[in-house]
Amino acid sequence: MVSIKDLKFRYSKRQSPLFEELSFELPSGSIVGLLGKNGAGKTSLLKLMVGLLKPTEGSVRILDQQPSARQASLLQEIYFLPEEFHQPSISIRKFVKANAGFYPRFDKELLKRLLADFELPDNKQLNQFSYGQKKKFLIAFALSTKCRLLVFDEPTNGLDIPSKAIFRRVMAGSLDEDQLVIISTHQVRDVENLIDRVLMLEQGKFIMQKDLHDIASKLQFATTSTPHGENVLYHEMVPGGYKVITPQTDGSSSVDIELLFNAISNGSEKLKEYVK
Ligand SMILES: Nc1ncnc2c1ncn2[C@@H]1O[C@H](COP(=O)(O)OP(=O)(O)OP(=O)(O)O)[C@@H](O)[C@H]1O
Repeated sequence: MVSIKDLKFRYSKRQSPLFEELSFELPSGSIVGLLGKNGAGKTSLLKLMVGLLKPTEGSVRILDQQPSARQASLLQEIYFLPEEFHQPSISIRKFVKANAGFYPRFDKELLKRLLADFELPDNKQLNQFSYGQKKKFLIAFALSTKCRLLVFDEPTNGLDIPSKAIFRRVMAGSLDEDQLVIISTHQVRDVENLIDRVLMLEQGKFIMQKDLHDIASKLQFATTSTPHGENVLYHEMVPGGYKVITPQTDGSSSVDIELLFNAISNGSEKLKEYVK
């Protein structure tokens, strides 16, 4: 579905490249979490995938087409929810009437359900919504497009606690096997138990790209009273004890993505062989 080969990208000739020889593939049927520190290149990579930026060298192909060519046949299969957006002063009904036609499989019934799930008022203009309400509307609209590729930049920013839980639920329940969702986020707790593959970007390179079940089969995440022990690969002090990562022994734990992110970005040598 996504195939990126030897991607090189720079914003201007005066700047050094943000990406150089970046190659990866993502199949459909998964929800991918794109993680990285501020400035790592997450938004730029998303924009390259949806065709809002053009590679300097190398190729970006989505469904075997080049997104920067902006062909309608591909754009109808891609929905990008940016971190910052503008909402027009029109009602939901008018917005849907104006935009749903771009997406051949747009599911109005699904939209109705999602708007109810997110408890969005239907009697207001979109520009009168709060930031969180606008975001929830766009998430609901994006899912209803049924696009093959959904790309969300920080989708849970601005969502209240109940809405984050609804977000996880509707994401898990509204997708088809032929869709791929890429979520760039700093709010890793919001996507825990939702994503099935994690990509960690640092200075334009992936420092990890792995399926979560693969990580869970190799590593165990726990809270203990001591950071010591010959098995401990990484530890972090938390109130009341330590969070530790150890090699998997009983197959029981789920992945603590935040702890793993900290461990990898702190360059934990001991972990490297488990996540390469
Ligand atoms: N329009 C632009 N022109 C020049 N440089 C840019 C532009 N947009 C982003 N950059 C630079 O590219 C690098 C990556 O930015 P990007 O927004 O992709 O990172 P990010 O991982 O999404 O960061 P954050 O987590 O803070 O949103 C940064 O050094 C940034 O300054």
